[in-house]
Amino acid sequence: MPIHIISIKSLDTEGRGVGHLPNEDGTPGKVVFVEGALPGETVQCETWKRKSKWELARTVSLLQESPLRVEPDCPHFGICGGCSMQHLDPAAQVAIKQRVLEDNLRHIGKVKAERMLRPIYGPYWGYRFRARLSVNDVPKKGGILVGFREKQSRYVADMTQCSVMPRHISEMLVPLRELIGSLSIRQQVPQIEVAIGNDRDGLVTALLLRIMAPLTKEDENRLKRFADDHDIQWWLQSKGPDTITLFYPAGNKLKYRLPEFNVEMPFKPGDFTQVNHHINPVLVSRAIRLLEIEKNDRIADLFCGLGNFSLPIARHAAEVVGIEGSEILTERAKESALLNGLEEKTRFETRNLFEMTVKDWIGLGPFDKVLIDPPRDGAAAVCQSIAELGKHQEALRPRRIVYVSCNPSTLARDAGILVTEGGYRLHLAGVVNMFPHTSHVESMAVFERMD
Ligand SMILES: C[S@@+](CC[C@H](N)C(=O)[O-])C[C@H]1O[C@@H](n2cnc3c(N)ncnc32)[C@H](O)[C@@H]1O
Ligand code: SF4
Repeated sequence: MPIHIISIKSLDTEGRGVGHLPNEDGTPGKVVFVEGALPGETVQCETWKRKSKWELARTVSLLQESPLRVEPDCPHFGICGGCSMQHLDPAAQVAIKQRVLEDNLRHIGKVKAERMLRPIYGPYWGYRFRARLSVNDVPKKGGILVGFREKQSRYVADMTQCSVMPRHISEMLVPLRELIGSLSIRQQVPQIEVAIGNDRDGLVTALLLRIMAPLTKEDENRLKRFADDHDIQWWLQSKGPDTITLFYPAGNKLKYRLPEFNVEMPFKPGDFTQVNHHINPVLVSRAIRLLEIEKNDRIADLFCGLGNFSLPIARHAAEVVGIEGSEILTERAKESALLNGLEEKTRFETRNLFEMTVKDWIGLGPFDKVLIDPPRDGAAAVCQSIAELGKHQEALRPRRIVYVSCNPSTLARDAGILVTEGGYRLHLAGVVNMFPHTSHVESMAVFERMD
C-alpha cells in the first residue's frame, strides 16, 4: 500500500487525524483519515484501505509533532478499541469534543447555542464503573482473553490491565482470565459485565457472567472462591435479561447513591446506569439547576431509566413523571421511589418514546419542564411531537427542555426540530467529559420556549 506525507488539519470523531492527499496542481484532494496522527502534525503514513472518496491510513513516523501529543498511559492503546485519544492532552480532547458538538449543531441542526456551557470535567483515569467485556478462547495467545474488542475488529484485545477502569478491576483482568480458563464451560462464556455500585461502606463490585451451559459443582466452587478472594458478587445470566440472578454471595447490596439529593437506587448488573460515577452526580446537579425547578413544577423525565434524574428532581418539584421503554427499569424506578419516600411525587410508566405523538402528550397533561436523556438514536418523535403541540394546544408546550445527549448528531437533528419547527430557542449547550480518551461525546443543551 502507498506511503504518503500528510499534514493533519483536524481530528475526526474516531480520534483519527484528517488530512488531504495533494492533487496534481497542489490543491487539497482526497481525504485521508490517519490513525495515530494529531492536528498540526506532519506524518508519514501508510494507506490500509482505499475508497474512491477517502483512504484510511496508519502513522508510520512523525515528521512534525504536535505540542499536545502525550504519552498514552495504557500499553494496549492503539490495539484495544476502548480508547482512541490517549495520545492527546486530555484538556485538548475536551476542546475537540466541544468543536464536534458546535459543528454538528451548525451543520445538521442549522442552529447555534446562544451561549456555550463550561465543560464538566471529572477524573481522566479509573472512571469507568460499568463495562461489557468479551471473552474468547484463543490458544495461540495463551488461552482465555477477557477484554474489549480490538479496534475495527471482532477479536478480543489481549488486555492485562486497563487505565480507564477502576484499579481493582484492572488488577482483576488477569485472574479473571485464569478463572474462566479453569471452568469446564470455558467455551460457553461469551461475556462478563462489570457493574459497580457505591454503598455507604464503599464500592460494591458485581460481575455478571453470561453462561450458555450449566455450571458444574466444581465451577461453582471456583466462582465462589474467586468472589471471596476479590470481594465481588457473582451474577449469572443464562438467557434474556429476565434470567439475571444473583449467584454468590447472598444478599444484593448493589446500589448507587446520590448523597446530595439523599437518594439511593438499587440496581442489577445489566441495568442501564451512567458509566462515570464521578461525573453522574455533577450531571444530575447541573440538569436540575438548568431546569430552573420551581416547587409547583410538574416535570417529565423522558428515557428515565432507573430514575437517575427523576428521583433527585422529585426532591425539588411538585411532581415528576418518568417514562422509559424498559419495563424492568420502570419497575426498579418505582421501587426506588418507595425506598426514598418519593412515591407520592413520582409516577413511572413504560412507553416506546420513539413513537411519541401529540395525542400522548395531551393524555399525559401539561408539563412545565421536560428532561430528555435518550439513547444514541436521539428523541426525534419526542421533539417532533413537542413541536406539533404548539399548533394544537399551545398551553401544553413545556417552557423549558433540558436535553442530555450521548450523540451530538442526533442532538443536533432534534435541536433543529425544536428551533425551526417548535418555536424554541437553543439557549445553552456544552460538553460533559463523561468518557475521557474515547471518541464518545456527551453533551447537554437547554431549550427555552419563545412566547
Ligand atoms: C441514556 S439512557 C438514560 C437513562 C437515565 N436517564 C439515566 O440517567 O440513567 C437511555 C434510556 O432510554 C431507554 N430507551 C431506549 N429506547 C427507548 C424507547 N424507544 N422508548 C423509551 N425508552 C427507551 C433505555 O432503556 C435507557 O434507559
Ligand atoms: S479501554 Fe482500557 S485497555 Fe483499552 S485502551 Fe483504553 S485504557 Fe487501555
